[in-house]
Amino acid sequence: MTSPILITGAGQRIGLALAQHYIAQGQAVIITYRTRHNAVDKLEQLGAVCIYADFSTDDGISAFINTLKEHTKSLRAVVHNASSWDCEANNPDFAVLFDNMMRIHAKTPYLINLMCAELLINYQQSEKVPADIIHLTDYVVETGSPKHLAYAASKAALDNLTKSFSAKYAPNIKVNSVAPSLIIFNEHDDEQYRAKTLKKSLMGIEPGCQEIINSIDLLLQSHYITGRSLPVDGGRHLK
Ligand SMILES: NC(=O)C1=CN([C@@H]2O[C@H](COP(=O)(O)OP(=O)(O)OC[C@H]3O[C@@H](n4cnc5c(N)ncnc54)[C@H](OP(=O)(O)O)[C@@H]3O)[C@@H](O)[C@H]2O)C=CC1
Ligand SMILES: Nc1nc2c(c(=O)[nH]1)N=C([C@H](O)[C@@H](O)CO)CN2
Repeated sequence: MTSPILITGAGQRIGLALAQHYIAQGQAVIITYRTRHNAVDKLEQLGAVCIYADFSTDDGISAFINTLKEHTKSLRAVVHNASSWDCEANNPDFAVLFDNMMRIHAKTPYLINLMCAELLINYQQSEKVPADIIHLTDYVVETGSPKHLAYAASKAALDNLTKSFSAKYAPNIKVNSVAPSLIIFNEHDDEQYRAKTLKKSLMGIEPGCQEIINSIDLLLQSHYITGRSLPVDGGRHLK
């Protein structure tokens, strides 16, 4: 098997679209899932290696890393996509929320990047081009978020890890962030929220997963971009 791309949290939405895109290109793919959505069965039928992973505990992170290493000795790229968009209004225990946000958005990528670097370096030494780590962060890294304080802080921590890991792993591995604002709504989003959110960017659209696919393809095709954050936000910063 050629060196696979690992995509975390790819049982639905953006991660699923990424997995489907790379499988369609003939690229080997390993995904993690927590909930066994029907889409995971379909990815497996298409040849993806689908590994159960619950990153809500340190043991769950370690168990995944050990299982990953049983499946492959090299990785073309790691896309840290798994995420929980949780907020203070839904969590009276702020300490638990903060720990959960930091664990999924910062600790999980941190540990996987440190414990799996050898797999990425094996790809680089074999192909003589850099491997890639890509962090899915968020536009709110720039601004903070009064309704998602712990979420925004944890994504800012992930953004900072991009800088640190790019310096640590260059030139063998490039490390970049993709920082989206609205890409796709959630099914439960009502019309009022959708209308309000669309007005937050200059482009005023729900762009869909292809925007993230295009951004990640750009970073994977580059041999030079590293330590950077690619904003995919429809000009929200100028509204
Ligand atoms: N959608 C958007 O408009 C935007 C997305 N982003 C970022 O882009 C990325 C993809 O977004 P989107 O597709 O909406 O993501 P989702 O909210 O759909 O979450 C992606 C996956 O993460 C998994 N996950 C959550 N918590 C854990 C955990 N503790 N252990 C293992 N897996 C977990 C979920 O698993 P399960 O299926 O079991 O719930 C889910 O399938 C995220 O990093 C997000 O923050 C940023 C800005 C806007
Ligand atoms: N894990 C997730 N993170 C985020 C989501 C999401 O659905 N899952 N959605 C957003 C919003 O689209 C926001 O960017 C615009 O209101 C942010 N992060």
